[in-house]
Amino acid sequence: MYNWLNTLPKAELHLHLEGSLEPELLFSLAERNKIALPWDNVDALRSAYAFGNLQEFLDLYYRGADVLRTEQDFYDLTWAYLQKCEEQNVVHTEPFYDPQTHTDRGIPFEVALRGISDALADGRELLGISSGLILSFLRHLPEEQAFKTLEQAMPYRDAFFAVGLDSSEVGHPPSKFERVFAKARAEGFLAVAHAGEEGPPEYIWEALDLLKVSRIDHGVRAAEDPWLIARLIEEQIPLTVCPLSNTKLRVFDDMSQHNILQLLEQGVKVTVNSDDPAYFGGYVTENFMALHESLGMTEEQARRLAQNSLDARLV
Ligand SMILES: Nc1ncnc2[nH]cnc12
Ligand SMILES: [Zn+2]
Repeated sequence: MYNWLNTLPKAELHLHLEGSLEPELLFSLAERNKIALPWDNVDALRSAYAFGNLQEFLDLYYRGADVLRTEQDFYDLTWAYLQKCEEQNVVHTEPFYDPQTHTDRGIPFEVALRGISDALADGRELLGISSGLILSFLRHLPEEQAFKTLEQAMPYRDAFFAVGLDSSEVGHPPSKFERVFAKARAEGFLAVAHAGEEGPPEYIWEALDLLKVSRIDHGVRAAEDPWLIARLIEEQIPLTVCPLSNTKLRVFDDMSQHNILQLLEQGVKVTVNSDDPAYFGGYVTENFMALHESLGMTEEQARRLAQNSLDARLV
């Protein structure tokens, strides 16, 4: 089944480039940039990858991202991810990155963007992988700082097709970012947002009605609200679901409890994605494989999930 799933053509629509930083690359970038790490080796770092919730993961994710300093570092990170895409027949990808994670520690906006954009361009030319980049705002920071980030992006307008919203969800509802999303949409960006990962169904309503998103990232808590499920089906709004992430971050205690196949059978346009594969134990194929092993996902369901990912592309 693994090989069959691996060769199935698919798109990835929920992937944080900073979350694709494998421990081996993290250590080699730390050495290249002469940064001391609190872990003795790759195995010690990997054993720290046990999380009780989203925040515990985010604390380590931001710590790990600190080794990314130069344009070459961002190129290497993105290129390593694209090689995984090639291995797993991900023919199209729409990754996020968080500019504020880097500008807030003194890395100029264009350093990260150039490295990432050059790698994505090489991915198109050398690997035939089409892509579009999403600028994601950090929701634990004030809206004012998201405005500033959007302003920094404007000279590079064509490098992005959409804005997104990630980081600590609970206590930071989409409504906090209504004005900056309106500005981004007026500038021609599409919108997506993480909602209903740890946060309640109300955050999904807000993402749809206030941020006017084209897709919901995660969205698994929509299942608690039948009116919301009806709307997602009626409007065929895609959910970018990340099964291994959801179990690693305890959104579901066990993969056998995951609701993605129930949502699929109800008619919700769900897709399978890896979120932060270096931290959660697998890329897209491993996510599909987990659904087969724990939920009995059939080949026919896998084909529909893969087709949904191709249909839910925004570029
Ligand atoms: N799963 C996730 N949820 C929110 N913010 C994130 N940033 C990286 N991964 C994330
Ligand atoms: Zn995410």
